[in-house]
Parts: sequence; C-alpha cells; structure tokens
Amino acid sequence: MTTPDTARHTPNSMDGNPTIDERANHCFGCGPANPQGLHLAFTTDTSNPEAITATCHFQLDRMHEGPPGYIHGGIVAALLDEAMSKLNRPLNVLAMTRHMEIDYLRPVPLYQPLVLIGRHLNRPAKDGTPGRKLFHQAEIQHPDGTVLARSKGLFIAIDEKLLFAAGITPPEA
Ligand SMILES: CCCCCCCC(=O)SCCNC(=O)CCNC(=O)[C@H](O)C(C)(C)COP(=O)(O)OP(=O)(O)OC[C@H]1O[C@@H](n2cnc3c(N)ncnc32)[C@H](O)[C@@H]1OP(=O)(O)O
Repeated sequence: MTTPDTARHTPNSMDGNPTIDERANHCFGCGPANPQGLHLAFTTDTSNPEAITATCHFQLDRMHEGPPGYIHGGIVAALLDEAMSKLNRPLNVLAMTRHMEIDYLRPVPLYQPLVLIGRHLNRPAKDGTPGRKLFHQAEIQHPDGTVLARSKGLFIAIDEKLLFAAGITPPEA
C-alpha cells in the first residue's frame, strides 16, 4: 500500500499555530522549501515610500518552457504576480491578488539572466485612512533594458482576523 507523502508539503512543524512566513515556505514563487518552486529572491527598496520597488535577478531552464526556448506564459504571469505581491509587506499589509492584466510584449527567453521588477503605484485612501486596494505594476526586463512583459495588478488587503481564524499568525516584523 502506498500513502501520499503529505509531510513533503505540510511538515509537522507547520502544525499548531504557524506564522504566514512558515506557510509561505512552500510558495511556488519564493518559498525556499518548495522543491519545484521558482526560488525567487527579491531585494526591496523603500527609500522612496511613494514608489517602493522589489527586484529579483533570475534565470529559468526547460522545466518552465512554453514555446521552444522561451518561458511558458503561465510562468510569466506567476513571475509578475510574485514581483507585485512582494510590495505588500514593505507597505505593512497582507494582501492577495484580485485582478491582474499582462502585456506579453516579447517572448521571454530561457537560459538568460533576466530582471524582474515590481513597483508600487498607489493605495487610494478611503474615509481618510489607507484603503484596502493596492495597485502595483511589474516588468520582466532583458539586461539591456528591453521590457519583455509587463503587468498591472490590484491587490486586496486581507483582514488579519481572518488569518487568526484560520490558525495562522501574521509575519514577524
Ligand atoms: C496572504 C499572503 C498571500 C501571498 C499571495 C501572493 C499573491 C497571490 O498569488 S495570491 C493568489 C491569487 N489570488 C487569490 O487567490 C485571491 C482570490 N480572491 C479572493 O480571495 C477574494 O476575491 C479577495 C479576498 C481578494 C477579495 O475579496 P472581496 O473582499 O470580496 O473583494 P471584492 O469585493 O470582490 O473586490 C474588492 C474590490 O476590488 C474591486 N475590483 C474587483 N475587480 C476589479 C477590477 N478588475 N478592476 C478594478 N477594481 C476591481 C471591487 O469592485 C471591490 O471594490 P469595492 O471594495 O470598492 O467594492
């Protein structure tokens, strides 16, 4: 008899009251514990609070191929989504993607070092306080600066009470 290796995806250490960081260890985009993940590592720049950025240098191989020699369009979307989502923590919010649109401008090549950049656009206030809608954008660039793909995204801040109800605590500061 065979049984699914559930521990590979949900180790015992996650039982009890895991933090969102522990949960995110298996994030397909950035989780270090996901053996099939993209393992993206970002650097955030908050020096201009009006235009926070998250930057990642990456290179993919045939595991993520779509058109021969190029990255699959769904993976391009995942890359852009990840870059935009990385802007939420510097803004001190937990948020999920509600809507995103993508311009696939050029095929995105495999086996080449590329740059992924997310930029915070704005967070409209509601009733004088920061609203729950966050607007971000992201680009995948060739090192020569050519933009290969571009996205705009709407993220919705998640009420932390919902996380507590699910047994998950917010990230460490
Ligand atoms: C917690 C850490 C997670 C890290 C995640 C990394 C990024 C991800 O990939 S997240 C995974 C993909 N995303 C998801 O699975 C989210 C699934 N969706 C949901 O759970 C819900 O829709 C959720 C929680 C985002 C929002 O739900 P809900 O609060 O009901 O929002 P909803 O009312 O539908 O829409 C919110 C607002 O956006 C507006 N809106 C919706 N679509 C659009 C659009 N295309 N353009 C402009 N505005 C829009 C709505 O009109 C609404 O506005 P208002 O508040 O003024 O009425």
